[in-house]
Amino acid sequence: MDPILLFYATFFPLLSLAFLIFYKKSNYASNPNLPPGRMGLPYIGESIEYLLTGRRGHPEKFLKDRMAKYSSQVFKTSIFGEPMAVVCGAVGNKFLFSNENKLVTSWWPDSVNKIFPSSTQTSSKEESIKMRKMLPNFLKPEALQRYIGMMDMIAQRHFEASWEGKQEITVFPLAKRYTFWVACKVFLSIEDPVHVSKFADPFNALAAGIIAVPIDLPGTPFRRAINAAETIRKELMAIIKQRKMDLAENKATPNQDILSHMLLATDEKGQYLNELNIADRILGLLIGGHDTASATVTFIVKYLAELPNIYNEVYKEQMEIARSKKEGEMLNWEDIQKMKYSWNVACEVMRLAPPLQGAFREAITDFTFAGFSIPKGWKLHWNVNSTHKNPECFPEPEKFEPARFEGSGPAPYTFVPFGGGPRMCPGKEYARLEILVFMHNVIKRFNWEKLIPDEMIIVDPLPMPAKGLPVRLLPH
Ligand code: HEM
Repeated sequence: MDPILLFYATFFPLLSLAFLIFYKKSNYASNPNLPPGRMGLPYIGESIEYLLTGRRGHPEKFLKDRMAKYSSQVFKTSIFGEPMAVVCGAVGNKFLFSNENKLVTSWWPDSVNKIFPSSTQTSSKEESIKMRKMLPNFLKPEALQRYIGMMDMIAQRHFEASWEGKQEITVFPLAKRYTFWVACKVFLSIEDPVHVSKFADPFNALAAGIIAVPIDLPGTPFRRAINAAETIRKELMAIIKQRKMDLAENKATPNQDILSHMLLATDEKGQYLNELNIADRILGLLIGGHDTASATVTFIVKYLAELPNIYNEVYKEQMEIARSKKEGEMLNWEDIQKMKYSWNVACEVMRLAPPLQGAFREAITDFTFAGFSIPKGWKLHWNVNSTHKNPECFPEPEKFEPARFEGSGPAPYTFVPFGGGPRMCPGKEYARLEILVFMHNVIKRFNWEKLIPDEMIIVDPLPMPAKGLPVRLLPH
């Protein structure tokens, strides 16, 4: 054997083994009561298994295997280069959601932090906290009611432009176009489709780089995402400056969109919010709200194609609302309240195909959970599938059953597509409105059938049908 080859063949496995033993020892020696589990290879940990099971269409497999092997309450792993405790079940969800800023705080992988440098870097920390506290005010149901007609108007224009007159369409890219158009209108009063699609380009680069390998070199998806975020931030700052002038000259109105609302809002000391913070928050909302809601409406179309009985019930509910409207009258808050069955269907879709798999926290102090030690600095992960697909929380979990959401609905902390506690998704109500407006508009116009009967679902990082869900449209 070539001596150099021999050197590499023996040296590398030995070095890796030594590193692995040292790594494991140092972890266990300092704290023997860590949760059961496997830390995987140094640095890489179990990231590959975590990401690959999703690509193979089984995002819950990583979790299920380890819950069965180690513990149904908590297990340890290492993902994104960090030691991590994965807390499971309703008890785990409740524990993390109720200990925000007491035992844990929000944490995102490095790639996310680098693309979205927190507001602490662009403005003061206090400003950022102030904005986070005020965000729910801009997105609460009372504030959003006035935007339902706007969402309906955009939905109608979207269906006229992209669905009507076509025999076959691919749902996912169109769903993205719809949610982005709605966001541009409701947040920024941008409604011209040409402007909207120009603005959408950097968002596509951004989405492609968020969970990419964080290598910041020219030409990498990660670098492209950083540049895209910078481009969008600049454009948002220009929009904000122009809006301030328009408001001062009464060319814009205080209630016309969320941007005006934010610019005119004051804190308890009567101070206005910082412009950079507003730009960052709008960027966060555009990102947070865009792909999640489009994944949901795509899966609604998928399940309605597969389940004609459910389709018929949604159709009945929506047509009753449609028939009660005068010619040209837009949807309003009362109509949304009548869409109870449709929302149960949307919830069942989010239970089975949750847009986000969960989120992360960091331990801000040493503590114990389920009898195991979680050291300060460790990361924690809660994952929707530990309850959504658990027969103890949802009997026959694979069955599509909207009735689960009737009455008082699922047990607390079991249905968590939006998270829970103080960090629960602030866009939940906004998402509910745009999803229901979409359901109303699509079912009023069409029936449909899938063109690929067994299209695979991938999770990258959001779930989506591998080919984007092509369907044949069948007008009523
Ligand atoms: C079906 C649609 C959606 C789902 C399933 C969803 C789910 C989630 C989840 C699971 C989190 C993380 C919570 C945690 O850290 O524990 C989150 C955070 C967030 N979401 Fe949503 N979301 C959706 C739509 C939206 C929309 C439409 C917006 C904006 C209008 C939005 C804005 C945000 C923001 C800004 C955060 C970060 C909050 C923070 O860090 O405090 N989301 N969302």
